[in-house]
Amino acid sequence: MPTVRFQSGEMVMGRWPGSNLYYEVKVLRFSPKSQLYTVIYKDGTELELKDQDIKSATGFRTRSRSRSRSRSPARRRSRSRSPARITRRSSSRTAAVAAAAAITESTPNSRRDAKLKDVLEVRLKPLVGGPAKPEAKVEAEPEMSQGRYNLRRRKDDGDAKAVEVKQLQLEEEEAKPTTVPAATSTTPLDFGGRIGAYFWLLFLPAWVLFLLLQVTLVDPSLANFPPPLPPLETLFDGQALGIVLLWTLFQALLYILPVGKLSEGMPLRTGERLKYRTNGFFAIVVSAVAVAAAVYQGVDLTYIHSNFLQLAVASFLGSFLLSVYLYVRSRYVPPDQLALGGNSGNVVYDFFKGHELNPRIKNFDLKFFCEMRPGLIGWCVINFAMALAEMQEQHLEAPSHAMILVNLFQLLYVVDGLWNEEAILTTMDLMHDGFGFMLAFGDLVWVPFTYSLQAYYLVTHPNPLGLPALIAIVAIKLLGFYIFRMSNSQKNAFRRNPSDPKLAHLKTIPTATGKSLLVSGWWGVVRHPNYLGDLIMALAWSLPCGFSHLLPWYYMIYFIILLVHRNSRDMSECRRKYGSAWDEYCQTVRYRIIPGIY
Ligand SMILES: NC(=O)C1=CN([C@@H]2O[C@H](COP(=O)(O)OP(=O)(O)OC[C@H]3O[C@@H](n4cnc5c(N)ncnc54)[C@H](OP(=O)(O)O)[C@@H]3O)[C@@H](O)[C@H]2O)C=CC1
Ligand SMILES: CC(C)=CCC[C@@H](C)[C@H]1CC=C2C3=C(CC[C@@]21C)[C@@]1(C)CC[C@H](O)C(C)(C)[C@@H]1CC3
Repeated sequence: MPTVRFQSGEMVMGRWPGSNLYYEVKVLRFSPKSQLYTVIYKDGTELELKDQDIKSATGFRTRSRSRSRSRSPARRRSRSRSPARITRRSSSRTAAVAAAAAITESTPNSRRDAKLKDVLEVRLKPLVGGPAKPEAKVEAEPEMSQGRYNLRRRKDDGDAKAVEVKQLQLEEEEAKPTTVPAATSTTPLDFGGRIGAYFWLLFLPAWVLFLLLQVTLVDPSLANFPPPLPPLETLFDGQALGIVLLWTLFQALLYILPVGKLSEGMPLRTGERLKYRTNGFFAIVVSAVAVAAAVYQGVDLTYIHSNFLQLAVASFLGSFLLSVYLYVRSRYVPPDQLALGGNSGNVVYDFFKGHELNPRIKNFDLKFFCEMRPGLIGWCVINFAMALAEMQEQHLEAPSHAMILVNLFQLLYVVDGLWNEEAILTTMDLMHDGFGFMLAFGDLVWVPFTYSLQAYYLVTHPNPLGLPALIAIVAIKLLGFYIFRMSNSQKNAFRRNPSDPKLAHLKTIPTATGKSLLVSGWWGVVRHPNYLGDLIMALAWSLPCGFSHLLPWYYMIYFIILLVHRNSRDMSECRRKYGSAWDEYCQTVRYRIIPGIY
């Protein structure tokens, strides 16, 4: 068993991929399974390095400024090439090799050629769910190992953050194992940190309760705070709990049926790719048939409307128990199966944020299942039940136009998500986030019971729509859907096969992780075109409910907050992963979600 020479938090010298240059890096962690150290460079790039590519800082001697200046390779700036230059995509060369080569091309002459020329093996694997890259074997050009080196990009590369790198000389002495600093979490905490986690844990369920109590009122308003609380014992109902359990089991059964494609997820830190049964479309079709058969058999679906609160409470209990299970099991899994966040050491924060990346019971992926099945399909069933309840309440022979629009729009959203289920495997939740209370509650309670509020609202708040309004709302929905689908599919196709001939016209930025960033097409318009499309669709979901109350606009308001926060979370994550390449992308694509505005 090899010894772990370097500890988390230790400052060491890490070899830059494809060169003999050593830079000061901080050790983030060591994976016993892959035997790789995750280190962070000063420009924010994180890489996994082998033990032999790391030297103890004591193995280096810093040359004095006066001695090294005259020979400083940093002065030969015309030669240095940023790994983050925008390129047209080349199918023959991997981005990883291109990025590495870009750096090694910088210094063709060296006095120590013979001594230092070697074959360098560096695993250019993304830290969090990047594409599978075989070990990139880069023949390193001889490199100056003394003098002043700089990873600063050329002037023409814009004003991204410059990175000063120490002038260093490698001493041919064996690095000694160093003392062990306490292993601490290096990932910044989201959601207001530990205090924030307490707050969200209490606030989110309370907010759902607030919304569900409001929507039953004739005049729902924020001014009705606190809303009239029903007696606590009426909130829990055994039958509602049974229905929620049966529904979840039914969806689980459909999920495990050997029907549909087995799709591969993005590569994990270990290089492994998990398989997912992507039969979501099949699941919603069977569910629709089952619900239709139940209605035909006389099952009264308006039960959902009249017992909405009880069903939500039952789902909350389920999501809470699931989160407890997830937290407990996350304490026993190997470190390389954990997400980067959620390891604060604080029980409440870790419980809330989630720690294990892909909790599975055999092949049953809990995160994927919860995100795509019971809540999402349940949301459509709830909407349908609201349409029936509206007909009953308002003595209609058919649902109102507004109700039909809300039902169809949201059904299209869900069906599209399930039809393109594979695309979820390249989203933030699946690739980066641990599975804990936030997602479990979000998937099983928040989505079905708050995303259906527009339909619920329309049951008792009719809003007749004229033809022009109908046409305008449909046009808005279609525009949003087009942007949403096209941009999500473009990114998904690119992440799955960067050499896809259909994407050959797009410009990309290579990054040191081996992945590239799209910088033209949809992803060249704004940094999150998919969020823009989603927001336009959200507008179309609220418009049918009119402007009499704020409640049906709640989704739109919440969604703006969610996506702005998600965008900033994603930006810091990408900055961490891609370093200066990300800055380059942000320089080129200036707006985050709305072109020219934000
Ligand atoms: N209805 C709802 O409640 C919600 C809906 N959504 C929707 O879900 C979808 C997925 O959203 P989400 O997971 O947040 O984010 P994205 O699908 O946008 O994924 C972000 C990731 O995409 C990759 N990426 C970013 N920029 C580029 C680029 N220029 N070129 C190539 N890859 C890039 C990065 O991952 P990497 O480089 O590692 O591949 C980044 O981490 C969206 O359409 C969103 O609107 C999201 C949240 C809630
Ligand atoms: C306030 C709170 C508890 C937030 C948790 C966030 C979750 C509700 C959302 C995080 C990402 C989501 C996605 C969808 C639903 C909402 C959650 C779970 C999604 C499945 C909806 C359907 C889309 O087509 C989608 C597949 C793109 C989407 C993926 C992200």
